[in-house]
Amino acid sequence: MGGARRDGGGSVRSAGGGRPVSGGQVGAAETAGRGDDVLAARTRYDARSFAGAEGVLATLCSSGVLDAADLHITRRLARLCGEPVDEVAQIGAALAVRAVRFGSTCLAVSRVAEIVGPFPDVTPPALPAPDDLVRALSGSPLVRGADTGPLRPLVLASSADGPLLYLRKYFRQEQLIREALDARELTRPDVDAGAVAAAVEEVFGPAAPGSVDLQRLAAQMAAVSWTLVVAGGPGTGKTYTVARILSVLDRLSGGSMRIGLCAPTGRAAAQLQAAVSADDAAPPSVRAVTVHSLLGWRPGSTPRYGRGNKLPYDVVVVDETSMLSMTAMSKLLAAVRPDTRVILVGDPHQLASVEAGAVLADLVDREASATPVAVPPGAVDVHVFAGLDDRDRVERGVVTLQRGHRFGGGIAQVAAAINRGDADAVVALVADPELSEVSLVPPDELDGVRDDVEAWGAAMSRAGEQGDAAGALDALDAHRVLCAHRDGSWGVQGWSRRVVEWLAGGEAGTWQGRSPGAGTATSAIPHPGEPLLVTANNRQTATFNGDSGVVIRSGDTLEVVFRRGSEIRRLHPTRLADVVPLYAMTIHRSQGSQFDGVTVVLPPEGSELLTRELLYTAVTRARRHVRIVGSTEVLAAAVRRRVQRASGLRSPVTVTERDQL
Ligand SMILES: Nc1ncnc2c1ncn2[C@@H]1O[C@H](COP(=O)(O)OP(=O)(O)OP(=O)(O)O)[C@@H](O)[C@H]1O
Repeated sequence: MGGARRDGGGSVRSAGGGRPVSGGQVGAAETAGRGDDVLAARTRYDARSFAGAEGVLATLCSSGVLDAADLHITRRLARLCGEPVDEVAQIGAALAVRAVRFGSTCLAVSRVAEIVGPFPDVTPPALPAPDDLVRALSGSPLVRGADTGPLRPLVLASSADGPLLYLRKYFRQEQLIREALDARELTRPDVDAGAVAAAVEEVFGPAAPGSVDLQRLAAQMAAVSWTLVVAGGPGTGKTYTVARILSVLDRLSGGSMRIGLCAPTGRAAAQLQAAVSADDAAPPSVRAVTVHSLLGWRPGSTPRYGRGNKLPYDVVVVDETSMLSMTAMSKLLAAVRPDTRVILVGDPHQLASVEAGAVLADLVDREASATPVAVPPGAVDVHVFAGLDDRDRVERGVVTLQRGHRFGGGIAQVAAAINRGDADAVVALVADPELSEVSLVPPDELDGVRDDVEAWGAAMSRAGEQGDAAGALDALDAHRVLCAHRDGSWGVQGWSRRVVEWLAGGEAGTWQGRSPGAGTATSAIPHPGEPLLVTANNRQTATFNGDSGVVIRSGDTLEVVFRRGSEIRRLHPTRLADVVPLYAMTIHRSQGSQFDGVTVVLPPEGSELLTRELLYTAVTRARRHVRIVGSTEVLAAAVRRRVQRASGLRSPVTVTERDQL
């Protein structure tokens, strides 16, 4: 608790987290649902670790801007330098460590004031001005190196966003990504434009005159680009498009293409596998694995594939790229051959990786360092290409799918307003009686939510008792309560209790609600109709963290059933070690899932955790209907609060010659 832990990539993250702040270059996701007891323990721990901090550093520590890990690492770096490091440079270093802890890859020095903005205890001039920080850091042994040794743990770079301060490891990773992408943009695959047009026509059929088919355009661009980003919201057909892209590329290769298909998590990989297997357009026998498996990368070790041992694929597809950390992206790009096509798929507006980096969002917004090589005429539909608003972006290999194929127009309208940060529009839309798909419910008017929950429980109970696996799974996905927090009465804990009470008193009156305490493994015997959430990956049972299933009767025993694509899997409850009863779940955990109806529970007061990205992710989990429980003020504040992770990937950065890597 409260200390630092090293993840598989060796990055430094605080397990306890500091006080979460959002807006500017900070992120709040890491602190999801920590209880007061955890925070109290952290405070005690930090108080010991902060001993000896003086001046501004002490203020930043005691006010919660910095935590023990930030200070500890800064002191270590300063000690390793072997020369005295002045206080201002130490503050810069500590803020750079903190930036990584909150998901940024660097500290945007010109925006340091935003960090302390939400901390009332830190009054100006507690923090040095950006110019003073840059001056102190440039002359510091942390950046320029000490006379006694080669260690230079920090990198100070210039960018369009002003000076950026990096821990060297993250600068290296970012630089590797930048250089790899730049190099891949210098040429295009040597393909015959006529063959591309013919393969696209075979897969997509003849182009409808005058229509703008972005899925088709994505396939054309995949044929003529080494790197392609396929971005889009839920249900815009990203997976559908990937299956067709693979089919087009396979035709161009004469059927001999080697495909590496991967996703950041076990669950996302399993879902991708199911989706691709179910799509006749995709080449058969493609296997989706995690990015770690693809690279042969075990925790704490060096990946098997890398700079000196390239992956043996002609095309590598990464799904759910928004969840990919910068470390993983840098390892992946180091491992692909220059003549391997890389296709990155995902929704840049969703929550980013829990580790540092928001690589997909950065790549969508990235400015090219050079003019892109012209797209071969004849390979793309010229009238479509010419009429694009974002033609420059498409030329750089970023195609954003727009048309939703899954949910109703109302949800799409609200999601778009959330993405624009237009709080007034969101508030107006949820209050509009004409727009029935999304509504705002005051926290003391929960009758409608209760009706939904009771219908949900009753349908699961009925199907579970009857041993109807498909019916139970349909009922399970008919509704889901999603909370921003894990703990507290407005979190998963409190709402799980509330849901069990409702179920016990409603039509499902015989509900044998077991303790739904979040994070506690089930101890009692499950009952038919009980919804369960898997909390850890298990290769043997092919169940993954975030999967949900239902208990059903099967003769005189019980089974837990899960759905993966069109397949239903059945497991005896004793085979599932890491499951908890599922009555509500965090929005973070719901990523990658879809439900017919969703109830999104906002905390009663503005929570730093509640950001635009979190709200967007929650709302877009629903196919048909969303109820947001909370006040107008909290909703509007959430739309305005943005997690902007600082990074140097969006525009070119320059460093002193000595720092070129
Ligand atoms: N051009 C199309 N014509 C017909 N159906 C389509 C088309 N594009 C997508 N679909 C269908 O729309 C649904 C959603 O598509 P898909 O799953 O590919 O979206 P997605 O963007 O990958 O969604 P998510 O991000 O939620 O996984 C699927 O049933 C898919 O078959």
